[in-house]
Amino acid sequence: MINEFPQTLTIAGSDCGGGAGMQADLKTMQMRRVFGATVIVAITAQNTLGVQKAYPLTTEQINAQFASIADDFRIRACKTGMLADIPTVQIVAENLRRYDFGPYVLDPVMVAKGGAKLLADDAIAEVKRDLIPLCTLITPNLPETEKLTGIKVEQPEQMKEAARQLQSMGAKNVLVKAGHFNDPDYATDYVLLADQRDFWMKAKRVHTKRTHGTGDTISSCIVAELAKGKPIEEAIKISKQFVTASIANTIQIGHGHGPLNLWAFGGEK
Ligand SMILES: Nc1ncnc2c1ncn2[C@@H]1O[C@H](COP(=O)(O)OP(=O)(O)O)[C@@H](O)[C@H]1O
Ligand SMILES: Cc1ncc(COP(=O)(O)OP(=O)(O)O)c(N)n1
Repeated sequence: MINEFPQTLTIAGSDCGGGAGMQADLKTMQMRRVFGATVIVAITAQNTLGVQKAYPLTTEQINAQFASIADDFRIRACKTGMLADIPTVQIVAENLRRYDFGPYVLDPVMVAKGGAKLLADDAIAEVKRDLIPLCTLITPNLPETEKLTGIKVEQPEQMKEAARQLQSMGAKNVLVKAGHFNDPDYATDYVLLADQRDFWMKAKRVHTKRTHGTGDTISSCIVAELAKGKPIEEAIKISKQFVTASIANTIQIGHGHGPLNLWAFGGEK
């Protein structure tokens, strides 16, 4: 039904501290004026100082959530975030093949800023084999790009090379994020679209340690824009502006890598 309010889905881990994971996704979706639903695949006990505990949910618990969402909602776009381990990646892939949730943004979350592993090393092969071919857009940061492609990224040219490789692995569109890039002045992401057009997105680097949830924020904003019918290029560009404003206008929460200010950019624009 064309007039239905845009509905989105995040398939992710819970961050009880509210700065990353499904909490960051839902808050971003709310700011971008779409309805957000969740399939929670793991519960983490974490705060701005790090991840203290992580508990994956069972495949039965994950399946039940997918069925409830699919039975009642018309999801127009979805994303995955933290996927914990091999059984979780497999059950999520199975459900993404079973149900049509529209364009799928794969944020291949591997390690939290504090260093905690959010994806088991042996699950990376599963992400490559089962999830990359399903996704509309993949949004790796630099360490994730290196793990997925085996390419050491130290120069902008290697971001391009890695993006091409991710496309050859089955990702339709690629956004290589540069938060971890060794440039003191700018955070310049690279985008390679399905039709082979490409572009750089340059923003002033903000010198702050309050960057908890940056990856979740940009990927869930893209999901929200896609659900509203924006073309992928526009969805990505709006989301870069959204995350940049959220990093630049800090709020003081916690004692470590604090969360972003998701009010900074404003809502629907
Ligand atoms: N200090 C910063 N200043 C400005 N933009 C940043 C900063 N850190 C990250 N970004 C931007 O935030 C987005 C998320 O990137 P990144 O931090 O690399 O992801 P992740 O959280 O997955 O590690 C990207 O658009 C990146 O360029
Ligand atoms: C439950 C959960 N999911 C994802 C992350 C990582 O989020 P990200 O946006 O990459 O931000 P950082 O943690 O790297 O700051 C997480 N921490 N927890």
